[in-house]
Amino acid sequence: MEISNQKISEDAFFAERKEVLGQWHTGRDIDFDEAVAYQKSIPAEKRFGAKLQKATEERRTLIQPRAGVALPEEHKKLLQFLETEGEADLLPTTVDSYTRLNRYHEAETGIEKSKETNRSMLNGFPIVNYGKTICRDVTSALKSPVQVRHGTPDARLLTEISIAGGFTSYEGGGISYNIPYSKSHSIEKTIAHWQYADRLVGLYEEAGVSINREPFGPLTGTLIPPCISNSVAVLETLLAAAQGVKDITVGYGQCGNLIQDVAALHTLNVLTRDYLDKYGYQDVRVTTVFHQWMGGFPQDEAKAFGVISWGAAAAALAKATKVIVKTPHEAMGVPTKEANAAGLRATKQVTSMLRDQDFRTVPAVLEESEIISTEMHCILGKVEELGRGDYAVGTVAAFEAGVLDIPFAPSRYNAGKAMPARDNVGAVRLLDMGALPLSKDIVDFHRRKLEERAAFENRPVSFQMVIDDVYAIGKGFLVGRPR
Ligand SMILES: CC[C@H]1O[C@@H](n2cnc3c(N)ncnc32)[C@H](O)[C@@H]1O
Repeated sequence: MEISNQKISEDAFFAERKEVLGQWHTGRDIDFDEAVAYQKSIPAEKRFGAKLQKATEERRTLIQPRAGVALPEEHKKLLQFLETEGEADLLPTTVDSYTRLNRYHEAETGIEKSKETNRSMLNGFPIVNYGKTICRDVTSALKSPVQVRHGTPDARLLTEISIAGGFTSYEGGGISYNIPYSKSHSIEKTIAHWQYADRLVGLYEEAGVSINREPFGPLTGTLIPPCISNSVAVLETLLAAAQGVKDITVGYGQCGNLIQDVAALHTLNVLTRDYLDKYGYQDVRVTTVFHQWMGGFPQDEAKAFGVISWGAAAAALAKATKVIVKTPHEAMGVPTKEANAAGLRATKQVTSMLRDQDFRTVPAVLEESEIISTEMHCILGKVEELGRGDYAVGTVAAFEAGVLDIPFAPSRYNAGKAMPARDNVGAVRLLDMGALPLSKDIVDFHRRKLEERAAFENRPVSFQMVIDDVYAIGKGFLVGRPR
């Protein structure tokens, strides 16, 4: 299939829309003009992008959980609990795994089983099966803005129903919701699907309704070097802006070394702005999201709070616009509302205490920022070259060449050659570059940092370091030291 980073024409979009809205019966009562009018009835204080902008002006880091259960009344009560008892500034609706794979028949079964057992038999809220009316009933019952969070390679219908259902922010992208989430969705296909989603957002923007878009920053959430996740975020931002998206939150998943985490989020913010301006998108607003540790968590709840608080501190010191909060039940599965609220309050305590501290200009952070910025320019420059200026074409070619390569991703379209490991202070470095187009200086820097660790641990630089690092946090450490 031919893809390009061109804005989809209205004719082509509305022709495709007929097929999209026919994918499930709830698509049939989606009417664009009616949905625009409904979105316009949502007051500013409930609009996601507006609250993010206000936070930027007030130099606050907002807190947001993930949350989603099968039945509407329970989901509504859960979200109300999280904004009152949890003091959440922003709310989610995490979508269930069946919906993410367009398996709506199985989501239907999950809804029926949840009604029979009065327990949530789905790991999220099945937006497509419920349709716009039930979604509006949920979103209108809350005080805070609500965002749809999921992991859907083909999210076209989900986007339609989410926006018509009163959600004012939408997470995901054609790379970040494919490579880390699926084995065999082609990149061309998911980029095209997400161009549809972003074109729909662009049409709402053109009709006077702003919808915030958030590429999924953490990717596989396992030792992802900042230059890789940041480059993907910039690419998804450029692809979204080309379709008319005007409000974007770029994200990064905590790696654990404070200097590197602050530098990574700051560099992401700066370079996203630079690349948007370079291509004439000065009117696109940029905010940032820091994801608390996305890897394995300790079972012990007190230790889990330690990990949560460390993520809250890094987010606050990086001056992130918002932080996505984990819960003390992370190691067990879907959290109770009480555990979810506790993670939020612990986070709020730390972000409030650290509100007046800014680590972005700490000399060591500036040095690390320089390195990440250089790495990102190497990668993004190669993507541009491979696509001969077209970032959609370049992205597909970059994955084929291993120029974009996401560690531990299940997708068969991902080279899986780039291999990370922590250096002696826990910063994520590259043990194996794969085909990442990094300069010799950068390659030597990574090698040097890993040799420092090898000398300290009196063992050679090896894949065993990667294995030890993957299991370290669950065992209470950052660097996976040899036993
Ligand atoms: C991106 C994956 C993460 O999303 C979180 N998550 C997924 N589903 C739910 C859910 N239904 N409620 C709360 N948190 C959830 C959980 O932290 C998981 O590790």
